[in-house]
Amino acid sequence: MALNGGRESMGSDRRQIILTPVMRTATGLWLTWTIKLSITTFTALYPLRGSLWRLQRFADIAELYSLAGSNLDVWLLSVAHVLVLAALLSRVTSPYRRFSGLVIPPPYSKMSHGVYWSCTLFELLLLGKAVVVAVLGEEQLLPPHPGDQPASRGDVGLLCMYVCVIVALLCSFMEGWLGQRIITQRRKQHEAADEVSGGGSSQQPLLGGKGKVAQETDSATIPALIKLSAPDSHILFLAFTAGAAAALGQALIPYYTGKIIDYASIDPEPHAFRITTLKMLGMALGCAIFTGIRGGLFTVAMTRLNVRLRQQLFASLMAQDAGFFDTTKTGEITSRLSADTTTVSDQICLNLNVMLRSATQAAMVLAFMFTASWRLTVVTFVMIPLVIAICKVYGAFYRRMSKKVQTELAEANSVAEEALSTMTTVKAHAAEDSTMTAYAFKLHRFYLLQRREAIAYGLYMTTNTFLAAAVVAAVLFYGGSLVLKGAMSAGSLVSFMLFQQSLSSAFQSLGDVFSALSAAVGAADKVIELMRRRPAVEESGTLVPTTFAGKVTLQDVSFYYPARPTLRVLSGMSLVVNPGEIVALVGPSGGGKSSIVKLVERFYLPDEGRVLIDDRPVAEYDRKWLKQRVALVSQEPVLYARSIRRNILYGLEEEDGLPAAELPTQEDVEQAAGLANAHDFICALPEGYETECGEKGVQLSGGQKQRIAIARALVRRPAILLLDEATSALDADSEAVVQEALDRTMKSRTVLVIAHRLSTVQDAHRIIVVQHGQVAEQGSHDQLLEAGGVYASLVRRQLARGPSTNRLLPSASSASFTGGLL
Ligand SMILES: Nc1ncnc2c1ncn2[C@@H]1O[C@H](COP(=O)(O)OP(=O)(O)OP(=O)(O)O)[C@@H](O)[C@H]1O
Repeated sequence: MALNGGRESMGSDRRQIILTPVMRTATGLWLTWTIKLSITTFTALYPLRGSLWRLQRFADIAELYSLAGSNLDVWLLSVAHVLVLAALLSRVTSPYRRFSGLVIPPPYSKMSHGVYWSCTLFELLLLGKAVVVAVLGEEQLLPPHPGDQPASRGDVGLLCMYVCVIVALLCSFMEGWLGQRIITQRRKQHEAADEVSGGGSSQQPLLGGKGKVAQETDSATIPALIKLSAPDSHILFLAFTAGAAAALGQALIPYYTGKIIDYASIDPEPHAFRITTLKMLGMALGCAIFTGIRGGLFTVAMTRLNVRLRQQLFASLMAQDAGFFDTTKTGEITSRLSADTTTVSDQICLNLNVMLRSATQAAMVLAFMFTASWRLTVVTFVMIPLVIAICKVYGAFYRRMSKKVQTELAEANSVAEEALSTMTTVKAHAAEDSTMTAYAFKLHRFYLLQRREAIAYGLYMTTNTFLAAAVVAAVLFYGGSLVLKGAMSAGSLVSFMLFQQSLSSAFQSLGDVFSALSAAVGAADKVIELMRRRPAVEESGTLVPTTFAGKVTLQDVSFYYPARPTLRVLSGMSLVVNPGEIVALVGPSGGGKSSIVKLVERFYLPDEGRVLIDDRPVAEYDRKWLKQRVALVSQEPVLYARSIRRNILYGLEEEDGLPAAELPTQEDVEQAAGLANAHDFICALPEGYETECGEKGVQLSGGQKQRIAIARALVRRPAILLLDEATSALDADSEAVVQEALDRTMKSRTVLVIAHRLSTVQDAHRIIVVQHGQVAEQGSHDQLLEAGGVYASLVRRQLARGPSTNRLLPSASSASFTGGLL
């Protein structure tokens, strides 16, 4: 019963997740589609408005369609509308119906896809017709009946039709975009729903708790970028204003040029000539000043956005869980942080700058063009839908490619970084050649992708350039005929051509901006996705108790690492470490000892069971507060390139947000170093506590590093100390010194110690043997030897290995066991 209820609620949750945003987009899609249909219908019927009353008999309709030539468009439009109707029906019956189900089909069936493209084609033809009619100035729809006036739409009618067709086309593009958005949304939400429910056929129901990554759709990138730029809106506003002013000036300069030529030659007026020249000079100066202001402000905005992007991305990375870093390569992350953030901020600001300039220039020039000859302007626009369509297709392709290129580059970077950061290992294994081959292979893949991108760019440029020339030829042809008919002066045609050139250069740079912006948005997709990733281990709670005893409890804990979801590392593990108790975790390698420590540290969340500290779940504690009371010393201490003092104080400095009263003093640092057997060697160094440790602490020995790490743990005065093989990487002498420090520090705290060398833990209050993710046995050293189980065989094996472990010889009470061992 309960199971069924659970399933139902999971199903409805899943449906909820799939439906909500998709339905919103689908409503937009339908609205757009309805507007388009109404407008297209109106546009198709408009030419027939004076003739429809005549279509009273079937024969009249037949007569209307029987006229080839001039009524071809009516034919085409009729077919288009039948198809539109079919599309309407197919859409009513398929996608909407299926939005409500869990099965996610593609948004359009094959048939409705065909219908969609046919309609778009006919809409383009309709546009062509509108332009031809605009050029000819009149239209003959039906053979004139005796006494009929020839049907003509007139200028207003033509303009109305032209506007309608443009709106219909915009609706088409909008529709295509929304359709694509639905596909993306549904795919991503379906994936998210799968993660929430543990995935359809998943064998690991426990993974559900880890699927908390917020998947953002690509379409969320632009709003996210706008939001990120919002704090700079005042700078951007000023830059835009300066840019608009500069563009206005630039558009006026050709106007003044024409005037000056008029005043100097065709219609000489010396005074007006001088004044206009001065005006033009003033305009040029103003234009230059505004251009400078615009450029400077955009650069400032660009840098501010870059800094903000990096900070927010870094903050998001800092908040990620350990599982994220297990599965993501460092090179990839640093590539996002450096190359991608720079691409995003630089490209976006730079291209916004160019886009603003070109768009303003285009708008101004268009206004002049319409004033000069609106018919010629309409002809110029014949090809615009085609150019837009090419841009759209190319933009989508380019964006996909640029995302792949970024990924490939990040992978190449991570190969290089992995090798460079482990150079000694590479050299020790003479693996230079294979490393270079791996790097070359990644670079080759990057090159292949770039080559494809270059070919696409070449094709795009060819088409774009040809279209620009074709528009010029069409205008010259039509303008020339107008001049031949005496309907336009040669001078007006020349000035119109100059405007057109200016317009085409504006459109050209808009096209370039478009592709560059596509690349930037491709890079931004990844940055934003990373910035919005919600860690599986969420921020901590707020519990700050006044007393803290230091009890550690694991209750029936089962755990899988996110990077290896098929391997159960801990299964039903339960243990209690009482306050002040020293408990050693021992056992065969891979048994799960370090994983227990990682769960107590809350690097990961258990899939089942609970991890408690002082009988409260770890998640309830304030993270910073807890990290001052639970300290970890691991096998390989990590020191940073800063002074020894600052390394000991790591995480306890003013910048870490601690109240001044809680900041450790120099005395605390020295006391902790003393306890850790580090004070003497630190004082012997020329600069004492201010000695630099070097990158990753390279300037210190392994034993020294480990003692500083112990001091770092002790300066927190932790109630719980976690020691994960703290001495295993050291030589015998260092080990002895560090072990002595550890023995001293273990007193009066709860200690969970993992050790391979059993001699170091035989005095522990309790020894727990962990095997296959479970407690195999527990007790004191002597008790476990007596029991003769896993621990006894581990001891036997270590004794067999050498004399350094003969401290392990059992006490008098286990004399019989000694015989067995020797
Ligand atoms: N970050 C990780 N991602 C995936 N699997 C991991 C990760 N860390 C450890 N494991 C796997 O989990 C299992 C338990 O590892 P754990 O480090 O807890 O064992 P251990 O008992 O501490 O071993 P050792 O004594 O060798 O340190 C091993 O099989 C290991 O391969």
